[in-house]
Amino acid sequence: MATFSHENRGSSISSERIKVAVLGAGNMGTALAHALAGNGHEVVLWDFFPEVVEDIQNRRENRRFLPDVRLHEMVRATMSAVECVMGARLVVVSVPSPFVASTLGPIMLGLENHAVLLNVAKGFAPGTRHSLLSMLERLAPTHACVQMAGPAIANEFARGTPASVVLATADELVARRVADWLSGPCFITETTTDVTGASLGGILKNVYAILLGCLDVLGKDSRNVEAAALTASVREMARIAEACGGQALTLYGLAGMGDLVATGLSQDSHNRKFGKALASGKLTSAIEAEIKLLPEGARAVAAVCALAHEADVPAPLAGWVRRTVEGTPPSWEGLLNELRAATRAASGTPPQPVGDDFR
Ligand SMILES: NC(=O)C1=CN([C@@H]2O[C@H](COP(=O)(O)OP(=O)(O)OC[C@H]3O[C@@H](n4cnc5c(N)ncnc54)[C@H](O)[C@@H]3O)[C@@H](O)[C@H]2O)C=CC1
Ligand SMILES: O=C(CO)COP(=O)(O)O
Repeated sequence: MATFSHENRGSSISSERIKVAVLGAGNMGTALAHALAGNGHEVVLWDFFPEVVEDIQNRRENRRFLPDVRLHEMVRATMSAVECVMGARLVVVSVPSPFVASTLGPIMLGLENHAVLLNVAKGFAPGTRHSLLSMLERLAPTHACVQMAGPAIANEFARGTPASVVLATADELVARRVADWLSGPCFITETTTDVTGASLGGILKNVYAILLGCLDVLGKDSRNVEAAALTASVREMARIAEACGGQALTLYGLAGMGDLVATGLSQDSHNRKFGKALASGKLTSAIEAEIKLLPEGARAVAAVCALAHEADVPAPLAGWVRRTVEGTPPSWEGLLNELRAATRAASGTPPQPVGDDFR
């Protein structure tokens, strides 16, 4: 059984200065680049959209994905992904899950031999029920791959309030090295070897953040119901993760509960905003036409329900989110019914691991 370890590194900045490549100058990638440059690292950002790269280079700002933040002078942007990763000790993968494979494919030969890959995207490998980290490991078999989990709303830590994040990988020493590079004013770090639990925490919380967004619109401004929904969501998450071979403790920590609190309650969260739009009467297709890219939770919910079903874990709340995403109009009474079912399920026997459906 893997062990779970904590290490609170306060705000001391890593003494080692490295070159960091960040693939994806979206909201998260840009904020991370800014934070890592603040730690003294040389950071090169790549983005799919040339106008985003130009904006960063010419104005020191990313008006599309992280407006109103003047980027650190040690952040440079490039349109060449190969140039971005050249000489980098740490390569941060920060594009949404559908683009991870197409972004990494062309740069594999340009990676430094000892480069560590840090995935911050929180989704399944597209079309599968496997983690993005396992996909990264297949794409880059000779490189150490690490998953970041935990509550890290980009708009917040980009402005200097710290985020507590979890670095998950089987090799504790690698996790500690990455934690050291990240530790500073913007990040408080923990490490864990429970890669399954941490990866699933990041995927699952998005689904339940959609529910909390719906609740914000459907609810009667009730903290009692909100607390009950949050708690029932975390229990459902823990049971699913445990059935897939993760540790419940991980889900009750930063990677699960912590991230659900931040995502489910933050006005900045893509998933919560999506839930609010659904509960306001919009269909998924209409929201997608507006925002172009659905949040990770909308893409993951069907696979989450399938995982739970196969593991024989009751997941009434995830089921409700799935039906809502698929077009059933969400209602307060319907949500309360599933909350009752989830509360009953939480007093049942804990599930047994079912094998390697998720890894
Ligand atoms: N925004 C946040 O606070 C956090 C986000 N994350 C995760 O980070 C990942 C990225 O999220 P955000 O930065 O928020 O997304 P975003 O919506 O702000 O940015 C979208 C990104 O996708 C890229 N993109 C769009 N089309 C593309 C294509 N065809 N090929 C390659 N790249 C393309 C864009 O260039 C941009 O970098 C997601 O998996 C999310 O769950 C994780 C922690 C916090
Ligand atoms: O993962 C996040 C914070 O930890 C951000 O979630 P959203 O994709 O909902 O914005």
